[in-house]
Amino acid sequence: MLPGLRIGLLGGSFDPAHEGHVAITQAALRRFRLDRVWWLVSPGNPLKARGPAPMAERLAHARRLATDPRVLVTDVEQRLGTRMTADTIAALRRIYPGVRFVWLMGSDNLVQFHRWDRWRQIAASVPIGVLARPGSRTSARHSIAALALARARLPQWQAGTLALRRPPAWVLLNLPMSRQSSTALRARK
Ligand SMILES: Nc1ncnc2c1ncn2[C@@H]1O[C@H](COP(=O)(O)OP(=O)(O)OP(=O)(O)O)[C@@H](O)[C@H]1O
Ligand SMILES: O=C(O)c1ccc[n+]([C@@H]2O[C@H](COP(=O)([O-])O)[C@@H](O)[C@H]2O)c1
Repeated sequence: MLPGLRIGLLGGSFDPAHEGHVAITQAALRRFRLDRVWWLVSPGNPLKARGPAPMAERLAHARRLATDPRVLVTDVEQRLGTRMTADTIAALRRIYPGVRFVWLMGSDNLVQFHRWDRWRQIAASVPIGVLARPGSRTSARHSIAALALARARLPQWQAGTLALRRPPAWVLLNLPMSRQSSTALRARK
């Protein structure tokens, strides 16, 4: 049923999920011409010292926000026992051969992408869609990973072909930016 589908993977702590996640998901579906987006609710970001709220709580809240039927909120990383994105992507590609996965992330994550475990392997295994986020759009463009992968960058007008590209391939997408963040929401509690 899934082969040939274009599926965006939005990994995150979702602690909690917010309208920024919804906005970038809608932009990714439309501009990258994706069929689905899976929100991969992470057991815990390997680079964050602070442990997140319980998985059940984060899943339930994310599901209340993700009302588009094309969006699936999943704890698949917990089920697979993977924590590093490189391992999650490798496992999903093994389980779903033929699916065209695209890794999605905000531009703040591109700034530190070179610190991720096996980041070059990630970039070599799936196309990457980067969504502009306030405060990091410019630094992302000049980040270590962006410079290292400069030749693989596609112009925005080719965003609709991203899922069909042989990796490495990536696009930095401009969109009406959202200031929402989980950090700000936690601070308001
Ligand atoms: N407002 C936003 N604009 C663009 N990208 C976003 C936005 N909010 C989250 N993202 C992206 O969504 C993914 C998951 O984000 P995450 O769940 O960590 O939320 P967050 O708001 O960044 O959390 P925190 O403030 O705790 O770091 C990341 O790739 C992040 O860059
Ligand atoms: O694999 C890594 O080394 C790695 C390092 C930092 C972040 N990630 C992933 O990036 C996604 C975004 O993380 P976060 O906490 O910013 O929402 C989430 O899926 C994390 O597991 C992955």
